[in-house]
Amino acid sequence: MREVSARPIDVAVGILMKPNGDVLLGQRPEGKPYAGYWEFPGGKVEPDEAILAALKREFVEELGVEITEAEEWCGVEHVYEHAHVRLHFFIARAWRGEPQSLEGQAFAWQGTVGVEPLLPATIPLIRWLDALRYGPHESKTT
Ligand SMILES: Nc1nc2c([nH]c(=O)n2[C@H]2C[C@H](O)[C@@H](COP(=O)(O)OP(=O)(O)OP(=O)(O)O)O2)c(=O)[nH]1
Repeated sequence: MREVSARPIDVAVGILMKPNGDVLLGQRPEGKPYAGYWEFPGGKVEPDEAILAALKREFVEELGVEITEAEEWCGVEHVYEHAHVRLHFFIARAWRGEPQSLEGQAFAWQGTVGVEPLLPATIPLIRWLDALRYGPHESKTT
């Protein structure tokens, strides 16, 4: 197996959530690892950049959206064949602007998430997100 860095790369990820609970997902563009897979928008934190600042920057660059309120929700670490990542997920309930596909990516507002395939590290989040949005009818495991 090829060695990837032992030190994880920080990634800021945002879940835009409408008052009805719908969340925004995007499809990874051609040329990136896991092209065609669905993810929550975001990207790598640059050196000396705060995670929240990276989140806001990525949303402006990718979607033309200015996040005005975001709370850190959870962290997930995952080792891919291309990288070892530490994902910082934020829930954003307030923003300015309508999402636009500035990098040519597809995106979709989803209630129950039905787009596939999802990035492997994001799959477990969907159940936690459903418990958050629709109540703890299904038990939340950690
Ligand atoms: N944005 C995002 N990235 C995720 C999620 N789940 C997950 O495993 N990742 C991983 C995939 C990538 O290895 C990493 C994000 O890096 P990226 O390559 O998309 O970031 P970037 O836009 O800054 O990339 P770059 O082209 O500028 O290098 O995090 C997710 O839900 N959203």
